[in-house]
Amino acid sequence: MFEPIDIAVKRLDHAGDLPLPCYETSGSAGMDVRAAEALNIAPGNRGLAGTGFAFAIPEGYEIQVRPRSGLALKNGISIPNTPGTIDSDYRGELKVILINHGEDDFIIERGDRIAQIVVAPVQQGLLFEVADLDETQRGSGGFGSTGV
Ligand SMILES: O=c1ccn([C@H]2C[C@H](O)[C@@H](COP(=O)(O)OP(=O)(O)OP(=O)(O)O)O2)c(=O)[nH]1
Ligand SMILES: [Mg+2]
Repeated sequence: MFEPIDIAVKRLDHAGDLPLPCYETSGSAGMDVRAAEALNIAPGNRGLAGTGFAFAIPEGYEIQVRPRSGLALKNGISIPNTPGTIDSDYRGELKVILINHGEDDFIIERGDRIAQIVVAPVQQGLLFEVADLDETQRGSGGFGSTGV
């Protein structure tokens, strides 16, 4: 049974006009997040946009920050570190790094939806060092080793 998890969110910006990030449709994978301040990103440049919110993600989960396809298609806007990783122990403002691959200045107004955040389970690994690894069919083949 599909059960959303509770995530505490703190409003850092007290003007009160920024809506909480939310799912735009009932089946959306990501909640859209908005810029808390205006920003202008020239072609070829990057910018850091605050969202005005901080989260306490439960242990065992992360938030991934992903681009919006509409902005990518219409304006050439992407996220260079996609998916951005928001750690469960991070209590600072969720910020979005944007890159303008388009031909025009990208003008962001406060309240514009700039990215989407996806809540995902995450497993930590426990490393144990060994002298030899088990053999597999692939071995060390990669980077196109199986052909096109
Ligand atoms: O798009 C992003 C990526 C990261 N963060 C915040 C939350 C995350 O938990 C923290 C650290 O991110 P990351 O581990 O990707 O960056 P780092 O360069 O390794 O920094 P640090 O040394 O602080 O871990 O920065 C954001 O707000 N937005
Ligand atoms: Mg890190």
